[in-house]
Amino acid sequence: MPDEALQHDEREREQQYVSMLYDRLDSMRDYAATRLRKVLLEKGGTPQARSERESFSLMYTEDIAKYDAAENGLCFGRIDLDGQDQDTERPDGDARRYIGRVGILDEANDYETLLLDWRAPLARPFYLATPAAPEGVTRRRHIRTRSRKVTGLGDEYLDLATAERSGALDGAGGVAGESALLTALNAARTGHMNDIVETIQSEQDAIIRSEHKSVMVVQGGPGTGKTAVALHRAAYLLYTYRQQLAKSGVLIVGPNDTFLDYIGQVLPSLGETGVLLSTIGDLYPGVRATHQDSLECGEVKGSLAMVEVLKQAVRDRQETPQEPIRLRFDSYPITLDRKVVTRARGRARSSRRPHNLARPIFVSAVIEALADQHAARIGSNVLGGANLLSRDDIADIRDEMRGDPEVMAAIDGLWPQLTPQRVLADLLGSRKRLATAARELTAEQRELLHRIGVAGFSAADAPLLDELAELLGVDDAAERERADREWRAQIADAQGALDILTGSAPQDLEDELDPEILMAYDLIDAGQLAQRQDLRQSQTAAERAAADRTWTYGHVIVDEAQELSEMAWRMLMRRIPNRWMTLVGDTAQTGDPAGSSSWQTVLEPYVARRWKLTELTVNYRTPSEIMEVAQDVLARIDPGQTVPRSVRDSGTRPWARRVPEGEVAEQVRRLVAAETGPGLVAVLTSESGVDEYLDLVSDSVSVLSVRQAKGLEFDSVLIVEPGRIVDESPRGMNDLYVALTRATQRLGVVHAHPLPDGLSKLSVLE
Ligand SMILES: Nc1ncnc2c1ncn2[C@@H]1O[C@H](COP(=O)(O)OP(=O)(O)OP(=O)(O)O)[C@@H](O)[C@H]1O
Repeated sequence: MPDEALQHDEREREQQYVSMLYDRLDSMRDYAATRLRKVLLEKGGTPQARSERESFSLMYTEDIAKYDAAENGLCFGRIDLDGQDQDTERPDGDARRYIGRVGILDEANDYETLLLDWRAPLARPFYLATPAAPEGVTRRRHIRTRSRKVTGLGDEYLDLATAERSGALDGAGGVAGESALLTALNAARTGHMNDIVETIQSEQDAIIRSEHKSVMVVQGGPGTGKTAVALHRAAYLLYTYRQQLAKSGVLIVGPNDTFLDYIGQVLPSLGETGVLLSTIGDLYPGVRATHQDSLECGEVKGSLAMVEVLKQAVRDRQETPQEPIRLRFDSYPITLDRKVVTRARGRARSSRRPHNLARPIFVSAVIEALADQHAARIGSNVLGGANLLSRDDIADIRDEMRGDPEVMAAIDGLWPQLTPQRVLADLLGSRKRLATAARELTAEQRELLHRIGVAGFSAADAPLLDELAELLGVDDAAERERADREWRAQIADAQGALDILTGSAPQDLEDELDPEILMAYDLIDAGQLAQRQDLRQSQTAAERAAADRTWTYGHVIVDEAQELSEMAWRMLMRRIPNRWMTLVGDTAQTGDPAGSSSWQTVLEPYVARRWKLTELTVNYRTPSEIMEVAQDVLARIDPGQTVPRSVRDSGTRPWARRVPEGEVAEQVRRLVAAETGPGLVAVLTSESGVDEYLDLVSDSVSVLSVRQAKGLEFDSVLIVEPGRIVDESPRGMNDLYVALTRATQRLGVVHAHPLPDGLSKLSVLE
């Protein structure tokens, strides 16, 4: 049979299998939808029944989302195995496994696997097998589909005998796999990141499935798939450690909202909902970053020196009066003087509790001193000099003083109950407070911190608020009392349910006591039952975590981790005491002056040297012609580093065009208008240049500063006045490096001012 006919038959066979998988997917979706409808229609019942319904409805909703997300490219691969490692033995003697976006089992046939979830251990050879280490795989097949139709097959033979048998010895090996990758890489960009489950490469797979249980740093140049790997690792971990992570959740931190939006679609398509995506600026619950600091101000706020500044700012709120405070209590004068307050403050401070939690100690000590003062006075006035007041009398006086608004207002003024927001706003808004709290900073740094007429907070403030929350402590007595009350009510409900259960048992069973019911009663006491209900809340772990500052996650992933300041690291580490983290980044791309250029320096205080470095070395985004230019810029950032190897060439040289000063804007407009192909265009400028081009923004054109473009990619990139980008920041060369490496196809530079160093390899256009 001619080759084409063979191909056609083979494709037909795969089509039948793929259609069967889609039928199963439809049934799974229908089943979940029917169950969900039923659950939603049910009403009333015990609190336990309600809570069970909520968790079922969440489960079915998640299932439906997972099946919907698997619709495109449900099954994308197949591996054929040699005789020793047979999994799905076929009548024709082959053993094969199909790989896809979700797992599908054959319920009618002993739960045999019809489709393997890409994260399952048995799917791993699909990503790892090479001719040198075939792992039992004889053939790897990429199955391309569109709208449930098989549109193409790509075979890679990993052993000679199978290749020969299939009549494919003409160099097909290796090429098909690569072509699946190249097809993915050459596709026009859509503005949202796609998953890479079909073409994960082996160095990436090793990171995604790494069993390392402490901090793992993934260092890699631009376009090496760090973000992709981080997201797939989140999906893999949630799949493999579902029990553990579904409760605690996974936190993914990204550099800005545009970026989170860009990657936000990838996770649902990987089928995961237990993940919270956040920027550092939004990690402090209840506060969103609405204000942007200058780079210099952000640098001061991000530095470790702020720990002492904030400690001092809180101490400064624990005041002693300059002059004695004269009050009246029960129509007698009492005096709150420096000595009383200093002693009370000493007692409260030596408790080493956070400010708000030490406050009751301060209050008690002051009240004690004032009550003694008052007792002595009424003792001498009313009782003729003899101190005849009993302990109970003095206790009564203390209680009354605690209820006296004048006394309590005076105490509040000296040791107020404080929120982080208030302390920070007061500190940043007052030169006087800054002068005392930030003595260790220079006058220039203090001036950078000082703000006038600014409401709201910046991204760099979030770690400061978090630090303050630690220093202040939350006086949650009222909240605890409320939770206690709820807990008791839940126990009462649960007890009621158990009473009905045991009360009905003897009647139902007449004289015969069912040992199972007795066991249920023995094993589940009301407390445990209530606790179980408590866990079945309708919110996902991610939703609950987002609202809770003290939440500790099961795993934390940080993208563009090089950008985090020292203060941001402190905030993040509080959320992950087990230190199971994946940090991806590139120290050559650090743009924030508060960011870091050394992983060891960042991690030393938290895990000493107990962290693992892994590297990604292949660039899947940027063509080699652009990376040649970027190499020269990288050499100026760090002469010891080389750019990652590009997986493809574009055939087009990046260029620069110099125009007179007044013509830059017009030139940019003309070039953007000339971009007619599919895909995305980005105009990248200095921070101050963005406004000039905002009118160009459309579905396919973005206008961004380099900071905003971090982590993103576009088919075509136009950099405007790179000299300005470099001059604008102390890490300007890093910013230029980031800007150069955003394009998947074409790069051009328009400028009136001289080009910065390192761009001599650009072709000069007249
Ligand atoms: N194995 C792969 N198969 C297909 N596409 C891939 C693969 N690995 C990476 N890519 C693609 O390469 C591009 C760059 O990946 P990604 O954004 O994750 O890189 P990065 O290392 O985070 O880059 P940067 O540091 O510049 O932000 C993306 O379009 C991604 O989908």
